[in-house]
Amino acid sequence: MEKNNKNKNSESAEVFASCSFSSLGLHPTLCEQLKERLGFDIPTQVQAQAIPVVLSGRHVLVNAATGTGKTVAYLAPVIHQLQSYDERIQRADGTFALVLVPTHELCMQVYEILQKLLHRFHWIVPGYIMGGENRAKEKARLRKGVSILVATPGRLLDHLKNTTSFTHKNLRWIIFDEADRILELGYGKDIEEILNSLGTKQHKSLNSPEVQQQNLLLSATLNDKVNHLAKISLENPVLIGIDDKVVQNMKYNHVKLLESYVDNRIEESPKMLSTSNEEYRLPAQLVQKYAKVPCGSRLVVLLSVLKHLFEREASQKIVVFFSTCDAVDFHHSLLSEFKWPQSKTEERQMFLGCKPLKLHGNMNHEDRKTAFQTFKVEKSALLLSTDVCARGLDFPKVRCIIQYDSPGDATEYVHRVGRTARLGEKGDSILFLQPVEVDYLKDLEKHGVMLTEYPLLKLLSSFPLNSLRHQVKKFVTLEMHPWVLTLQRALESFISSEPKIKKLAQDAFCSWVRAYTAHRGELKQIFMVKKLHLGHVAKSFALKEQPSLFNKSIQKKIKKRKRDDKQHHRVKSKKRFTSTKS
Ligand SMILES: Nc1ncnc2c1ncn2[C@@H]1O[C@H](COP(=O)(O)OP(=O)(O)OP(=O)(O)O)[C@@H](O)[C@H]1O
Repeated sequence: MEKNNKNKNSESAEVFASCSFSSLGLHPTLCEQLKERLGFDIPTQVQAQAIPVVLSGRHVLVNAATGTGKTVAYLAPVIHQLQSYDERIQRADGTFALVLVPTHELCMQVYEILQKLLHRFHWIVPGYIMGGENRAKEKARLRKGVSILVATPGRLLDHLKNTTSFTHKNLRWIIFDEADRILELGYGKDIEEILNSLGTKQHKSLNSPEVQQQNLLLSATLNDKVNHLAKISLENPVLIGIDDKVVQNMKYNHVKLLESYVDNRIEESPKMLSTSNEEYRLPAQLVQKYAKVPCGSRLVVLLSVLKHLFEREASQKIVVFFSTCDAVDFHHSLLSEFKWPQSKTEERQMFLGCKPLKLHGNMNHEDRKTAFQTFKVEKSALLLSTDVCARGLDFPKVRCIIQYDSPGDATEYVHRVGRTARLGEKGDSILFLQPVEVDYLKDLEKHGVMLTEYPLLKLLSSFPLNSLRHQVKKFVTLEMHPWVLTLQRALESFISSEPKIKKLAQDAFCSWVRAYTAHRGELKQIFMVKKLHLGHVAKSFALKEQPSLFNKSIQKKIKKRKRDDKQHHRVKSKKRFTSTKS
């Protein structure tokens, strides 16, 4: 117990600073709002570092672990400055601060925090614009005037081009939250257009003519995707969140480059941030595991892990990440309807004691909003999602993250697991890998991310097997475990009796294969299409037979990937042969 308290105290010490919000220079009313509306007594480390720098007017690049309080690190100083103008700002003055975010959900989240912080500063008006919302209503809001505007890039550009009443002549701050993700989603061109159209740098503020425009860029993972954006948007920035240890560790190129960057020599550095060896910062208390699962048993193991977690602790929140929207739809329907046990004598119940929620980009805007809000407030819930919820979303008390389908790269891994273990709280993560994919762990290690193996056999043997118990000793592999065989059979017979879910399974199968072929760069050598057994993949969607990949483009892609894999293999063997000879 004492040890637990000690651990908790040391985790809090790492997250929180030993100062107050008012000592950072924030207005007393704002400090009261932070406490009353958000329950924040003292600043986190990143807030303590960033707030004074943002108040000083410098451009800032913030790199801090997920869940360390970056949102308030930029919102609080901006609100402080706006409320301090001698002459109160008015709606007709238009937009002073612009927060750019990659997704709808993050847009809503930042807006909600803004609303709370602005409660006693009624003359500073918050607003948001994003894809999926009613354009006409947004136009009306912009016409009336929004002081701090949260926006997704596509919709912002749309209004910049088409809403003449959108006033931004007083714009003083541009903030890129989850900067690298904005670029990954392909908004690079939009951002350049936005920056051009807003006319950066030569800014004259309404109340204090000498004030320069100030831009802020934030993410838990900075890599070369941010390079260009930083170059075009930041001037002589202060860098926050690169610790001394990393700075001294000169073996990583990007640190040198970052230093030159801080020294305002951006133009001289051809490549400011390297991609391959960034060491990412993860919450220290996060327990990270991987589960090595043969392809055909993936579904059974996923369901078993979820059942185990919810039975161990009925009231908890879990997020499972999938690679495609179709996979989310299929697993959501399955988990909403699959009952257990299959025997006719026992009373059947839902397999999981918890109703699943789903969230992905193909859902309509309203359903997305509802799922997001519900998962936020529920005490016990399971969320099935694509990477749409990997970035920035702050769901309270998420206990475990399961990456059922591997993330694209280490950056995405870091953000996905970052939905748990926030602000010093406990959190677990489990990454599913097939035996042929375990080299992915080496890729994560390169970024300082270390995982240990999840004890799967122990877990599977903990389920009641009744008459089959005597067989447990005989099995040799996970696939032959009686629990796995029984549950797989039950799932397959359930799917074959439910045509609608079967169709979802078939669609999910095709999309999954397509997503597997889409791994890029070095990851292609880990997630090798030629090693996929499509019959086993079908089993992982509880399908007795492999659906035909009638989509020609998938077949073409698979063939091409197989050819590439072979060629790569040939080149490698040739190199090995030559180096053995020499
Ligand atoms: N000073 C504080 N005191 C208490 N709680 C705080 C404080 N600052 C932030 N929080 C809480 O910490 C959680 C994480 O904050 P936030 O979402 O801003 O983190 P983040 O660093 O932006 O994470 P991500 O990188 O995942 O986007 C939120 O629940 C927020 O309410």
